Amino acid sequence: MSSKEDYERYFVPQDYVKEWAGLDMSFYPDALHRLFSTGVVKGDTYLEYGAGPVFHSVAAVCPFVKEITMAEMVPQNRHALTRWLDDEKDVINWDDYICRYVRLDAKSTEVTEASIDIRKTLMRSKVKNVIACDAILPNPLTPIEATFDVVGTSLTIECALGSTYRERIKNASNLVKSGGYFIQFVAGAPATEWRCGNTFFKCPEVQTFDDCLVALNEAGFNVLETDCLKLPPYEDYKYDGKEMLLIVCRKI
Ligand SMILES: C[S@@+](CC[C@H](N)C(=O)[O-])C[C@H]1O[C@@H](n2cnc3c(N)ncnc32)[C@H](O)[C@@H]1O
Repeated sequence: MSSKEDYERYFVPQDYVKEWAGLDMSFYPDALHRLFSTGVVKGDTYLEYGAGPVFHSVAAVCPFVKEITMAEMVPQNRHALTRWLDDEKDVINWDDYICRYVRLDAKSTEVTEASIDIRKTLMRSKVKNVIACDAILPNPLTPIEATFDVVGTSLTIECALGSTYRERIKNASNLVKSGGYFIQFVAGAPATEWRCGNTFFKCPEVQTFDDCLVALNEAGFNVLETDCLKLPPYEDYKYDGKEMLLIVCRKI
């Protein structure tokens, strides 16, 4: 399973969030929050590229940028995103993450319901667009032409089937303004598959840290910093990787 059709048919947003977007997976949004709040990364426009049905990165970055675009291939994920933005009933709940970043920004352990509501309003006002994307296209946002000051992407480029990892990194580079930033959280070797509900999705190509660095270099990025999340073996066998990598780059 890894084609566009497989994702459209078998990717269930609620299952994914339950299994993969709890606070125990805060490494990527925490990194975004640290990078923006310390000024390592800055910009007015932010793209969450391959957002899935997930809002943790938006909760983290929204105070630091003017406009956010969320791009996602799968229609049911875009639907979950727009339903949350429209404040509809029975949507996926992001309060734990919102609380986490409100607390960090306020430098206080006290978080009131009012401050959570203020953050939700901010998130909703900063997200200007939820659009489709396909990582195998030279312009992944086709037919929209756009570049961004900062592009963040988590566990997406390595999941796409249909071209090489290096080509997909070049495609992603086309979305970043010259002098802009690219922050990638990526499944490292030897990951080959991960589970969502009862379905196993493949990572079509396994890449080591060095493979990632070569691809980023070739695509015109300077690497600013890297980090690594070591994972325990999952007893329920939901993922066969041992680590996830964070790579922060600036486009030349
Ligand atoms: C593991 S989920 C990651 C979701 C989210 N970014 C996160 O970190 O939780 C994999 C994502 O890859 C996306 N994906 C798979 N093939 C793709 C492709 N060809 N182009 C763009 N996105 C793709 C799926 O739609 C899905 O959102």
